[in-house]
Amino acid sequence: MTGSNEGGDDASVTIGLLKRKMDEFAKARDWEKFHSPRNLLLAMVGEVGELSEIFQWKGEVPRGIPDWKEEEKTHLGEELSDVLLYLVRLSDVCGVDLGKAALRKLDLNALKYPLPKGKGGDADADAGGSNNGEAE
Ligand SMILES: Nc1ccn([C@H]2C[C@H](O)[C@@H](COP(=O)(O)OP(=O)(O)OP(=O)(O)O)O2)c(=O)n1
Repeated sequence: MTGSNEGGDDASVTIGLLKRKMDEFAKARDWEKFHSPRNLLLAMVGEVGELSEIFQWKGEVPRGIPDWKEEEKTHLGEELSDVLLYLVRLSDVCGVDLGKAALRKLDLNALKYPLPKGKGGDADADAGGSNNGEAE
């Protein structure tokens, strides 16, 4: 693919950049009226369905998906991106700072699932702290 969006990597592509680009995309097409929270949620769920179809009937797939063809990996990247872009846009139109919310949620997760004994977490000082990552 060629165009103005080449060359990004995980470090340079921020949530803020994706948010701005989705906003420009919608404004340029006068599509803001369609980008309501409910429409965006449904669009995102639709894309999650398309993402699921890629894995449907394949059985368990090893990490790194070594046996997939290049075009299958490209398709996977497209569907993952659709989900991400709608999620970023949904957060934006709901006035949620997604980066901030995600960092806060990571902190909450770490409190809920303390490190097991011997891994350097507070659980080392707390004999009953480890649950091996199982939800309670
Ligand atoms: N009203 C819309 C329609 C599309 N998009 C953007 C966000 C998604 O990244 C992508 C989704 O486009 P399509 O609905 O055409 O879905 P696909 O790209 O998955 O195409 P298809 O469903 O034909 O596989 O385009 C958007 O922001 N707002």
